Amino acid sequence: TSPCDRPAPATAGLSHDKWEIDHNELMLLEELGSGQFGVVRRGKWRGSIDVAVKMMKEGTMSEDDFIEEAKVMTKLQHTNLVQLYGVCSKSRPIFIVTEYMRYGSLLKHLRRPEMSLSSNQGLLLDMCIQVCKGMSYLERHNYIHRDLAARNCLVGNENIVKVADFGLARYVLDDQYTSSGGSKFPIKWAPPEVLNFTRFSSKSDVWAYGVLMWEVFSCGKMPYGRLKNTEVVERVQKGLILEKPKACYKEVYDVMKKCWSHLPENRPSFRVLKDQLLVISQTIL
Ligand SMILES: CS(=O)(=O)c1ccc(C(=O)Nc2cccc(-c3cn4ccnc4c(Nc4ccc(C(=O)N5CCOCC5)cc4)n3)c2)cc1
Repeated sequence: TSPCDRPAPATAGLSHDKWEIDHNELMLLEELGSGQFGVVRRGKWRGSIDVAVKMMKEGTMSEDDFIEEAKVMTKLQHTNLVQLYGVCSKSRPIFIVTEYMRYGSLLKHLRRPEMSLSSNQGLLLDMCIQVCKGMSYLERHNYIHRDLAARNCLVGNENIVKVADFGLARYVLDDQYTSSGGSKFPIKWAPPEVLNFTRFSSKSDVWAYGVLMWEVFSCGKMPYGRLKNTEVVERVQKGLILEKPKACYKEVYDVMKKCWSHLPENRPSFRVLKDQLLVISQTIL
């Protein structure tokens, strides 16, 4: 079917190719925090739609490339992906406007005291399965995240978990973040082929997903504790992997270990992972 007779996407009334948002239709509210690109604020769009607005600090992003890519990103739609509504690119700083997730990052959510008390395996596994569903959708669309981690997932009502900022890492200008030797490079979530050749793929996302599962079942602990990045690189090259978190079923840890197969081709796809995790959640929980 031609794009014109497809029903317009359910992204808050956006028509097919309207990724440009008029910033006069945005009302900026409280600050939510700041990340790689600067400050993020909650906002209201067209008076009623809750949004999160990333305000791109000058010089932090390769803007023209991103604006081009935003047209593709707005078409990626799944219940476990934070929806990109559009961009305000006619003025500077650029705004990136997404759906709003009211409970913030999964990492912060995992670190709440009540989380470790309950450490309810069923809830923890359900959060992992939701992330896996979002990543399986990206895998199906040949879209690589490049920075999957609990800090880049967000929590909404009823323990909904969504993957955020997929593909955004490609537009970061800070080479402390982009080069594998840089201080901000996410070494602890990177497989050998990324550490050695920065060779990203859906299978490098699967490695990162294994580390995210470890974060979830460790209630937000830092992987490899206080080890320095150089020490982690050494261990990963030698095939040393993260140990089983205390509150984690052996079957779940077995899935994590498959995500950390040294060779990317030996790691399961997100589609296979999703089926395996669903079986575990239906049998042992
Ligand atoms: C490296 S990368 O992948 O390119 C990349 C990844 C992430 C980022 C980035 O800016 N992340 C980032 C930073 C801050 C907030 C966001 C951020 C983005 N969002 C998108 C949808 N919803 C949110 C949201 N919601 C929040 C955040 C915090 C709270 C919270 O706990 N509060 C209590 C204290 O008062 C305030 C509310 C509540 C909701 N926060 C995203 C930038 C770049």
